[in-house]
Amino acid sequence: MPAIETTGLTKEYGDLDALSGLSLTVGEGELFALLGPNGSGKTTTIEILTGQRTPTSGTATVLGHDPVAEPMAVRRAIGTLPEREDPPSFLTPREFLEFVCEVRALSDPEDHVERWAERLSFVETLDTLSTNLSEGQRQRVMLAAAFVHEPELVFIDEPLVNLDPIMQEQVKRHLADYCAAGNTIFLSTHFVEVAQELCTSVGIVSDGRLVATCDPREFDDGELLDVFVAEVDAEREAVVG
Ligand SMILES: Nc1ncnc2c1ncn2[C@@H]1O[C@H](COP(=O)(O)OP(=O)(O)OP(=O)(O)O)[C@@H](O)[C@H]1O
Repeated sequence: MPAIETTGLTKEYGDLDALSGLSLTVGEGELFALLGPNGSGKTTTIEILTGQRTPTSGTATVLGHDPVAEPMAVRRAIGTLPEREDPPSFLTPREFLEFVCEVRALSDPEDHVERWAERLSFVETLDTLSTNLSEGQRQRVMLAAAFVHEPELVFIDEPLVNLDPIMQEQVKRHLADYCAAGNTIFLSTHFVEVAQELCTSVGIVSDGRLVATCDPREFDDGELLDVFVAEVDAEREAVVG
């Protein structure tokens, strides 16, 4: 069974078609990137798959659950890191992550928090009020919150945006190791080099349609960018023409 399967997903926001019949399959153990330009429907797709938003039509299955009919089952089974989300400013990372552990019904929250703070290099800021953390430091805490219960599927919207190059490398390694252990990651990005370097499978989305899928490991450096630009241009010409 694939980790994720969608068929003909559409989403209308008033007159705007954010998704126009998106069908995709993500196999277990894949590090999958939904790669698309700004406004192509990546966040909308993640919000539907994580049970936060209802599609206008079409179907989806996430770890065997329907995110429309069983949103709680999906949210319990997965981890998710939305774009631009911070820990509460008035809590420390330790307090926030212990709270997340409680929501996830984990025993020994202190151990989980210490382990993830070590893995993502924020032990020294565990007891700093989040309002006093930098953007990149807050993002590491949010990454820990998405992974702390070690779910078999994690969604991440733009995973590397606020991280410095050293931290980016560390997070890339973490994501690759997490999938190598048999888990699945679905990330969205408009950075072609992230998809090319990191992922085992890429879906290119343009104007709410999946226009190509590929294994980026089959491409030389820079080739995925050429494919991306060609596919997005072709789709836009088809819509205009
Ligand atoms: N809540 C909303 N109400 C109305 N329109 C929306 C809403 N959310 C998204 N949209 C519109 O739907 C389209 C797709 O947006 P979405 O955020 O899914 O794209 P995206 O690929 O994630 O973009 P980005 O890379 O810029 O984050 C855009 O035109 C956006 O303006």
